[in-house]
Amino acid sequence: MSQSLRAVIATAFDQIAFEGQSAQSLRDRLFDLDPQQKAYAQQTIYGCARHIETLTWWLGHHLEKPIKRKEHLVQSLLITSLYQLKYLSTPNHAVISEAVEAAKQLHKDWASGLINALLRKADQQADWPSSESKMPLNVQHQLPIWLLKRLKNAWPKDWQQIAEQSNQQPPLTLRVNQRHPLAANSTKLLSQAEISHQSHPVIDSCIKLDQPRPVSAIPEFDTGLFSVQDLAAQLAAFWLPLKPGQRVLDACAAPGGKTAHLLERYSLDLTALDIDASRAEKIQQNLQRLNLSASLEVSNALDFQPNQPFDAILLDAPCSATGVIRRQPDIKLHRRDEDIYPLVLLQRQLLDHMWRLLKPGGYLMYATCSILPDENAKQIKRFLRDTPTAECLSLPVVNDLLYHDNEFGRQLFPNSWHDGFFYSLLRKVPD
Ligand SMILES: C[S@@+](CC[C@H](N)C(=O)[O-])C[C@H]1O[C@@H](n2cnc3c(N)ncnc32)[C@H](O)[C@@H]1O
Repeated sequence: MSQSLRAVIATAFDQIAFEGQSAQSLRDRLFDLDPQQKAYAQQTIYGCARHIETLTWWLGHHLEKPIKRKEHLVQSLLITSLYQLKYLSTPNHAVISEAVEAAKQLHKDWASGLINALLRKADQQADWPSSESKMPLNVQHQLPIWLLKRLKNAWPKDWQQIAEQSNQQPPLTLRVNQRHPLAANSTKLLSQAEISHQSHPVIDSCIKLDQPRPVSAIPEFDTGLFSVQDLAAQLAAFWLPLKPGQRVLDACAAPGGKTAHLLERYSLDLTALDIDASRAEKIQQNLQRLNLSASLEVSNALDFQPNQPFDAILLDAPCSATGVIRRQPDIKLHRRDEDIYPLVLLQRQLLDHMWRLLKPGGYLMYATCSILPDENAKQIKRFLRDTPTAECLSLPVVNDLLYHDNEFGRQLFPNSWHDGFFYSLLRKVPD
C-alpha cells in the first residue's frame, strides 16, 4: 500500500528536522506528489519549521515523558499533525484519524493511542498554545534561545523587531534585467498579467509582488526579463564600484543571483567560482536564461590561484543565514550556536585569501545574509586591524532601507522590503 499524504509529510519533515536535510533539497527531490498535495506538504513543513518553538514546547508540556530520541519519526508525525490541527483549515477530525492511520503505515502502531490522545487534547484546547500567560522567551519570539541571546546582546534596541520580522512571510521580490529589450515595460507587463506589485522608490531594478506567484506566472520570465532576488541581495551590484571590461571575481557565486546582476549592469570579464558543483550548475542555468556569460570555476576559493589579480572581488561568504530565517525557516531546526565560530573562521580565511587576489587600488565587497556581528562588523574590524593595505569605505546613503552603519560596514535588518544582510566595501590602498 502506498503511503498516505500525512505519512509522506511526517517522513519528509523528519528528514529535515532529524537527519539534517535542507527543506530546499527535499522540495526538489522527494515530493512525487500532485501540485495541490505538494503545496500542502510544503506549507506544512515550512510552517512546522516556522512554529517549531511553540509546537515542541506544547508537546513537551503535555507528554508525560519525552519521546525517545530513536523514535523521532513519531515526534515528527506529532509535530506535523499538531501544526495542521492548529494552523491550517484542515478539519480536525480528519487530521486526528489520518495521523493515527499514518502511525500504523510508518510501523509505529505502538504510538497510535498516544497520538490520538495528544491530538484530541490539542483539539479541545481553545487557547493555543496554553492559557499560561508567561511563555518562555523562545516561544514568545519563535526563535531558538541561543539566537535570541545573541540578538539581544548585539542589538539591544532592535532585537524584538528583528525577531518579529524573522517570523513574517517573506516578500516575493523581482529584479528587472536592465539589458532585456522589454526592461522599460516591466511594470506594465506585470499589470497586464494582473500581478499587483510595487516598485522600490530608490532601487530601480526592484519590484515587490503583493502576493507570491510561481515564476511560471510571471511574464517574460523565461526570456530573462525578471529574476527572483531580494532587495538586500540586489544591493551588491549597486554598491561595488565597477567599470566595463574589468576583471572581476565572484568568489562564492552559486546559484549566481549576484553574478547575473553584476553582468546585467556591466560588461565584465567575470569569473564565477563556487565549491559546490551541483549549485554551480545553477549559475550556468541562470546565466543561460538571462543571456549572459561568465567563466565558471568549481573549486575551493581558498585554493584558487588565478594567473592575474582581479580589479574587484565580491565575497558573498557562507554564513549563518540568520538574516533570511523567514525565507528558510528550517535554519531554526538546523543551526546551532556552536556552528557560528567555524563559520567565522572560514569567512576569515576566505577574506584573507581573497585579499591576496586583488589588485592594488581594487575593491572587495564582503557580504553575508547574517545579522550577527561576529560574522560581519567584528569580522571586518579584525581584518582591518591585521591588514594595513585595507581601508573600509562608506556606502551611499539610501533612504527607505532599514540599516545600521558603523565604521566597518552596513548592517541591514529584515523589514517588509528586504532581508537581513551585511555589506562592507574594502579598498586595497595603491602601492
Ligand atoms: C551565500 S551563498 C552565495 C549566494 C550567491 N552569491 C548568490 O547571490 O546567488 C554562499 C556560497 O558559498 C559557497 N562556498 C562555501 N564555501 C566555499 C569555499 N570554500 N569556496 C568557494 N565557495 C564556497 C557555497 O557553496 C554557497 O554557494
